[in-house]
Amino acid sequence: MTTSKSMQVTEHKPVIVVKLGGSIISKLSPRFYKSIKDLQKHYHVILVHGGGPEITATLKERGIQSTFINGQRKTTKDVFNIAEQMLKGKVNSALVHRLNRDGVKAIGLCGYDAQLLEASFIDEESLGLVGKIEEVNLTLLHNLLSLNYLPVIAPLATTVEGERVNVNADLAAAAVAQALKAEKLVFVTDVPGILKDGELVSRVTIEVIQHYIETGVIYGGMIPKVQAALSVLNKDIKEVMIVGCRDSIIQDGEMIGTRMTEGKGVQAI
Ligand SMILES: Nc1ncnc2c1ncn2[C@@H]1O[C@H](COP(=O)(O)OP(=O)(O)O)[C@@H](O)[C@H]1O
Ligand SMILES: CC(=O)N[C@@H](CCC(=O)OP(=O)(O)O)C(=O)O
Repeated sequence: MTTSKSMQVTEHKPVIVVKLGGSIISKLSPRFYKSIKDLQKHYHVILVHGGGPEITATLKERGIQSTFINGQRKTTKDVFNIAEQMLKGKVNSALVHRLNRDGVKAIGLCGYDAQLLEASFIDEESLGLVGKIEEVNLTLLHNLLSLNYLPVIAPLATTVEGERVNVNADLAAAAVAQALKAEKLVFVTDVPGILKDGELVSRVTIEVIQHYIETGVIYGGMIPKVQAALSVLNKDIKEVMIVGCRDSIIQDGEMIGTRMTEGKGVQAI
């Protein structure tokens, strides 16, 4: 279970954690960034980003093999070096630069800055340098949020022994949201939400998600997203959303996509 180094509560605004998928980052419009700035009027906003496609493309260019096991990239030392270059060096700094251009006080971090994210190995033998977040440095995040900074977090972490590890960005976002007791966790990706028979499922409960995984409706990159949702929904977070917006994250006053909530019932609503 994720623990936290400080339980200090941030000032009045609730927290929203927005995870930007590597599949969508290059397609986001100026209006999207503007909407993140608007979101800051009502929420303390934290961005956690991926960069899977950038990592895969660079590994391919360099002729380095890359495989996934249950949605997690098997990470050798060579793979880690590319993941770090892409996540921290390229994607994180581009996002921070883009947000700062719009007047957002974005600050780029990865899990080893000020011991932000501490992880344990998931299974070193089969996955290599891949971690699961165990602890989040809340003091740092609370301090940044209280100064109106917007933390932009790359999903890299260190183990207690000081080893650097690669972390699935969906699961990193969920761990940060859970530790901060965020009001909302939102995954921005390249599909409008969870699709079933080509149609958007606008609302699902935990039971329905499990049924969708078992029956193969949900597969591939959608699996870590819904697993991340499942890992937080029974705790303090009441709602997780998957949205596919490239423009404003809020459309007509709300987020459009799949809303995942606790609760029972086999039918998607
Ligand atoms: N039921 C589903 N509905 C929508 N997308 C799904 C579903 N099952 C699997 N997917 C896949 O999940 C992908 C999103 O995950 P991923 O590619 O990892 O995105 P990101 O980079 O945003 O994390 C979609 O593009 C789609 O191919
Ligand atoms: C361990 C693991 O799988 N790490 C991911 C980190 C990036 C990521 O999750 O990016 P997306 O959100 O774009 O998929 C990877 O190496 O691809």
